[in-house]
Amino acid sequence: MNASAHTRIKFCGMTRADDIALACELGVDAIGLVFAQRSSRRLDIEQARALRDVVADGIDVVALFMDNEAAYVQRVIDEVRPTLLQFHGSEDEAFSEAFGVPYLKAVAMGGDVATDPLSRHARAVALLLDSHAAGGAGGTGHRFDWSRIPHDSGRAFLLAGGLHPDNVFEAVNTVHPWGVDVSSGIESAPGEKDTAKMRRFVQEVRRADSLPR
Ligand SMILES: O=C(O)c1ccccc1N[C@@H]1O[C@H](COP(=O)(O)O)[C@@H](O)[C@H]1O
Repeated sequence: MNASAHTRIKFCGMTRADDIALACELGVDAIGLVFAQRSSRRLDIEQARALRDVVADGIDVVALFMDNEAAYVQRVIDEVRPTLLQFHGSEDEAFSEAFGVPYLKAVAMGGDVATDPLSRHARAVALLLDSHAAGGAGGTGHRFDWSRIPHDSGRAFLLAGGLHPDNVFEAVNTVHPWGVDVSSGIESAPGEKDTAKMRRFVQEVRRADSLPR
């Protein structure tokens, strides 16, 4: 008999302490704090430090960047102490690895997709497949065509883009990702997470995990 799956869950774009406390209670694996310039969920370092202190031990704190300057990334590392970095822009492998902190790399699955989208950033902990086109930002609430995900790449990936409580069961059951990442699908307004949606999202992932594979 197969041991039941554990799909990792990352709640991204967290801006409120109460939302983070509930996410930890619900047993998510990672909390995302956004430092991308163009995001409505962007935090300054002081806000992020305060929120970081709410995250329970053992849950990853992910600092999300999108073409931020190296000096700024380093400041966030020093002051916020993320356990993972997430690069959502045009950061190359040399840039992403230079900080010595494990990282996730976003891959654009909207627009023209490279023939082998999962082949780069071999040392990333996982790739994050999101629905934006190359050069675009994430957190859009749109999903991409999951049939574009190459089979048998051997890479761990997080599925992102347009996930919400009503489609995440189907997503996990169809794609079998290493993890799922959600921002707008559990919100009532940008950055403001919705208690009921957070709860139901986790329940639906665990329901999919309980099915035989
Ligand atoms: O969340 C943002 O504001 C953001 C800004 C810039 C780059 C990435 C961003 N978020 C990431 O996008 C995915 C998908 O978001 P959604 O669930 O479709 O709203 C999200 O999980 C973040 O990792």
